[in-house]
Amino acid sequence: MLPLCFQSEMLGRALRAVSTAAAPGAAGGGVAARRPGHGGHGGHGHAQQQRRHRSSVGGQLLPADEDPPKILITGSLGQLGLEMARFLRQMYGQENVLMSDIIKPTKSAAAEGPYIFADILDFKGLQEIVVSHRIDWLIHFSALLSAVGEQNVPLAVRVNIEGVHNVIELAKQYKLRLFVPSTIGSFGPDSPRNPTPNVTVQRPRTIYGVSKVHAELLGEYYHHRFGLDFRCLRFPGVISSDPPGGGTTDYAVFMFFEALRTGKFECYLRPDTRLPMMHISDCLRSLWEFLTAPPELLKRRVYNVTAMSFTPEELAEELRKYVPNLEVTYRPDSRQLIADSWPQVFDDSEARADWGWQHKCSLQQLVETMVKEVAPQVQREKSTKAC
Ligand SMILES: NC(=O)C1=CN([C@@H]2O[C@H](COP(=O)(O)OP(=O)(O)OC[C@H]3O[C@@H](n4cnc5c(N)ncnc54)[C@H](O)[C@@H]3O)[C@@H](O)[C@H]2O)C=CC1
Ligand SMILES: CC(=O)[C@H](N)C(=O)O
Repeated sequence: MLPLCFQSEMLGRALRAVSTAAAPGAAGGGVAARRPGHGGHGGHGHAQQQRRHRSSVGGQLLPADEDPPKILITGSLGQLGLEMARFLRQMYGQENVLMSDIIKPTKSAAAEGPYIFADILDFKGLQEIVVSHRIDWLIHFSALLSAVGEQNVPLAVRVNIEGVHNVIELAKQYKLRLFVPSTIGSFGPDSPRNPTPNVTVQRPRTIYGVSKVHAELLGEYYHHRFGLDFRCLRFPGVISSDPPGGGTTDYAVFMFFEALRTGKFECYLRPDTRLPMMHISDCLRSLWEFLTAPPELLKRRVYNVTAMSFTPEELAEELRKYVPNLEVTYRPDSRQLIADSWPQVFDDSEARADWGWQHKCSLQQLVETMVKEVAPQVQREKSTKAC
């Protein structure tokens, strides 16, 4: 679940969206919901659009006469997908956000709104979904992350590379707006690590990174060659109280659970391994603000975004404010090699300058929020065991 402060912020935004859209003559922002790829800002000058965009801190609201977009999320039962669906359902309505994955949803996830089986490797199946559900926007989350990708390279090639071929071709055929996340993992040991700028050398050493560079380049190519409305953010490690899917940055989630369960945590990275990170609330908001940003503001189709950088040692120190006796030991494994090739500090100044990206959650707030969310989960586990 998202923190309460964030839920009420989203609710407030959704209500503002409704009231702006309902106001007679309201100057709603231009989500080209039914015609992705079109700006939807006819008659307004660039500077005026920019001012309006900035004053709404990114995300654009729907004008009264536009239907909400129909959105398909692939791989939506992973760490980011269900929270993204909740976020977008608050904005655009439960029925307009279709979750999909190849795994069976829990009863509670299925109860939250429409869910459908979709294998990213089945192009015809995807075509059928897009046509029958009249999809406008596609958010493509299916992937094998950095650590699990190294455990099964052939599968990672299929899901991360063939899967991207399928969604890009699908988006071209049906003129969908397409969001594909990339990652700090798209950089490698030859890239500058502190800071890592938006455009620099990218020679990643994991199949995950290679597949993400491939997605970035293919998406940019389809944008320039065919006008595809391709949008891609490179995320840092995302921290939430949902289980992560097998990445290198996952330690930062595990530390909260183990600290609150046992007061002890064995970390698979060295104490001084600095990596860029962000709370899921910032991740979801960046995605939405970028997805709805007027195309005129986008000088490129792939942007770095981040909120902070920290080491395991620094995270543990902050967490000791809540778990004073927390003991962290360090036993680096193969994930250390991956982390050592990734950015330490991510330069997202281009996203901040072009479409107004601003993070809100600091390390202190992230730790406070995570403790508030994880503590009741751990408490429930303990009482279930006691029964
Ligand atoms: N979580 C993070 O820290 C970051 C995530 N990202 C990107 O965001 C996206 C979502 O990440 P997470 O939710 O963390 O990943 P996750 O590993 O938690 O979820 C991925 C989902 O893809 C699904 N999937 C696997 N094979 C599939 C197939 N053949 N067809 C359809 N779905 C399939 C899985 O069942 C799973 O639910 C990924 O593309 C990832 O690269 C980028 C940077 C950071
Ligand atoms: C940063 C990512 O892309 C992901 N969390 C991973 O560690 O693989």
